[in-house]
Amino acid sequence: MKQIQADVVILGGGSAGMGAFRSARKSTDNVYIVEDYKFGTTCARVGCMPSKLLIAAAEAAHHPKHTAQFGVHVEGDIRVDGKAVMDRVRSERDRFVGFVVEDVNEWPEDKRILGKARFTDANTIVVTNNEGEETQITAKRVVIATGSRPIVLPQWQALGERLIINDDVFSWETLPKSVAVFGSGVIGLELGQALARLGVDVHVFGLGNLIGGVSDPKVADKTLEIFHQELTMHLDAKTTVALNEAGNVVVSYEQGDDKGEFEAEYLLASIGRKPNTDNIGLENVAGLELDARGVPVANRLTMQTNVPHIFIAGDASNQLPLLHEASDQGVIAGTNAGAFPVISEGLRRSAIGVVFSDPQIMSIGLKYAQVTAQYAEEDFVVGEVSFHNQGRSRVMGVNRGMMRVYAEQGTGLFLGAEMVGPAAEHIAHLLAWAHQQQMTVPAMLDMPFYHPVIEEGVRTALRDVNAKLVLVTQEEAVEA
Ligand SMILES: Cc1cc2nc3c(=O)[nH]c(=O)nc-3n(C[C@H](O)[C@H](O)[C@H](O)COP(=O)(O)OP(=O)(O)OC[C@H]3O[C@@H](n4cnc5c(N)ncnc54)[C@H](O)[C@@H]3O)c2cc1C
Ligand SMILES: NC(=O)c1ccc[n+]([C@@H]2O[C@H](COP(=O)([O-])OP(=O)(O)OC[C@H]3O[C@@H](n4cnc5c(N)ncnc54)[C@H](O)[C@@H]3O)[C@@H](O)[C@H]2O)c1
Repeated sequence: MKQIQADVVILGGGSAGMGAFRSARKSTDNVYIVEDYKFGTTCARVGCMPSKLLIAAAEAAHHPKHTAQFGVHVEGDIRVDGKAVMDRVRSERDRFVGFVVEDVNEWPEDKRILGKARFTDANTIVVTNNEGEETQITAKRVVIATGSRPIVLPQWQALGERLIINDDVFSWETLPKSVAVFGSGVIGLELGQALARLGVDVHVFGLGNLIGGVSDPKVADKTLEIFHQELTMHLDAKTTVALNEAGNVVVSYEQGDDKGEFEAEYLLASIGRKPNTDNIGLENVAGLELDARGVPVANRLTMQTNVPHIFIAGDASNQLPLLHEASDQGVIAGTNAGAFPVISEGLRRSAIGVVFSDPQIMSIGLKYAQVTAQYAEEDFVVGEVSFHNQGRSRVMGVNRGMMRVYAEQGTGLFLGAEMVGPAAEHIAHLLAWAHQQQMTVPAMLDMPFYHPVIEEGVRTALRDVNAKLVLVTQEEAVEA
C-alpha cells in the first residue's frame, strides 16, 4: 500500500474542500485533497448552476403565455424543444464545471488523490481508488468536507432506474413526459415548477403541508395558496409507489377527497439530503462527539470538532447546507487545520436562503420558528406587507406574495424575515446586510427608499413592525 505523511488532508473536493485546501496551503505545502468521484463540485455539476439553467428555460417558456394582462398577445404555440433545453443546460453547466476543474488542475498533481477516503484511526486515512488500489495517508490534521447525498426511502429502491435524483435530471438528453416529485422543499419546488413550466406532467408529493422551507405560518399559507394555483401538489397525502407493466412509476395517493393514481416516467427523490459522514469510518475515531444524525459536532466559528486536529466543513457539517456557507466553512476549517495548534475564529455571516421558484421564497436572519423558540411572545413583534397592492409589483404584474419581518421588543433590533414574492433574491440581500450590521428597525427606516420600487414594500413591513415597538433606552432597561 502506498504511504503518505501529510500535515493536512482534506476529505472531499467540493466547494468546502477546495476552500479548505487553498486555505491550509497558506500555512504548509504538505496538504493533500482526496476526491471520491470527480472534481468540479456539486454546486456547478448537479446543484446550484444546472438547476438555475433549467429554471431560466422554464421562465422563458412561461412568460410569453402571461402577457395578456398588459394587452400584449403572443399568438401561436409556444414550442419547447426538450433536447435543445437540455443541450443548453448541460453545455452551460459544463462550462461552469470547466472553470472549477481548471482551478483544480493548477494544484500540484501529487497532492490530488482520487478515491474513497475512510478513517482507520484518528490520524490515518485509507483511500481506495476505482481499481481497488489503496493509499494510506497518515495526517497530523484532517478536514472532513464530504458533502451530502439525497435521502432515498428504502421502498423506492424497487423502482430501479425509474428512481432518480437531481444528478440524473442534469444528464437527461431531453425532457421526459412525466415526473412524480417527492418533497416540496427547495429542490422539489425549484425543479418541480421548472419541469411543469417546460410541459412535463408533474405531481408534487409532500409531508405535513410544508413548502419551500417556510416556517412562518402566515407566509406558508400564502405560499401554499400561490403554488396550488399552478402546480398539482398533494402535500400531506398517504402514498404508495410501484412499477406498472409498462415499467412506469405509479403513485397511489390519498388525502381526504383528493385520491387517485399518477403514472410517471420517473420518481424524483427530493425529500432532503443526508451528510456523508455515515460512510467514512468515523466509528474508528475514538471519542469523536456526534449529533443525533451521526454528524461530528463542531464549533461554528472554528469548525473544530472535539477531537482537536479534526475539522469539518460544508454540507457534511449539517450546519447550513448552502454554497456560500460551504465556502466560508471550508476557508475557516482549512485555515485552522493549516495553522494548528493556532486556532482562530472565522467570519460567519447572517443567514440567508433563497428558493428560485416563481415567485421566489426567501428567509434571512432568524426564521419565525427560530424567533418563537428564542423569544417569549411579549419579547418580539411582527410586521407584514402583502404584495397584492404594492405599487411597483402591480405595475409589473408580479403582485403575489407577502413578507413578515421580526424585531426585538424594547431595542427594536431587526431579527429576521420570511417572504414569498417578487424580487425576493434581492430583498433578501438588502435585509441580510441590515441584519448583519445589527440594525434596528428605526435605523432601517432612516435609509433611502426610491419610488416606485418593490423595496417600498419592505418599508411598509418595517413601518408596521415599528408601530408595534415600545422602545426603551439603555438606562430605562437597566432600571427595569
Ligand atoms: C439541486 C441542488 C441545487 C442547489 N442549489 C443551490 C443554490 O441555488 N444555492 C446554494 O447556496 N446552494 C444550493 N445547493 C446546495 C449546494 O450545492 C451545497 O450546499 C454545496 O455544493 C455543498 O458543498 P460541499 O463542498 O459541502 O459538498 P460537495 O460539493 O458535494 O463536495 C463533497 C465532495 O466530497 C466527495 N466525497 C464524498 N465522500 C467522499 C469520500 N469518502 N472520500 C473522498 N471524497 C468524498 C464527493 O464526491 C464530493 O465531490 C443546491 C444543491 C442541490 C443538490
Ligand atoms: N436555492 C437554494 O439555495 C437551494 C436549492 C436546492 C437545494 N438547496 C439545498 O439542498 C438542501 C436539500 O434540498 P431538499 O429540497 O432535498 O430538502 P428540503 O429539506 O428543503 O425539503 C425536503 C422536503 O421533503 C419533505 N418530505 C420529507 N419526507 C418526505 C416524504 N417521505 N414524502 C414526501 N415529502 C417528504 C419535507 O417535508 C420537506 O418539505 C436544501 O436544504 C438546501 O440547503 C438549496
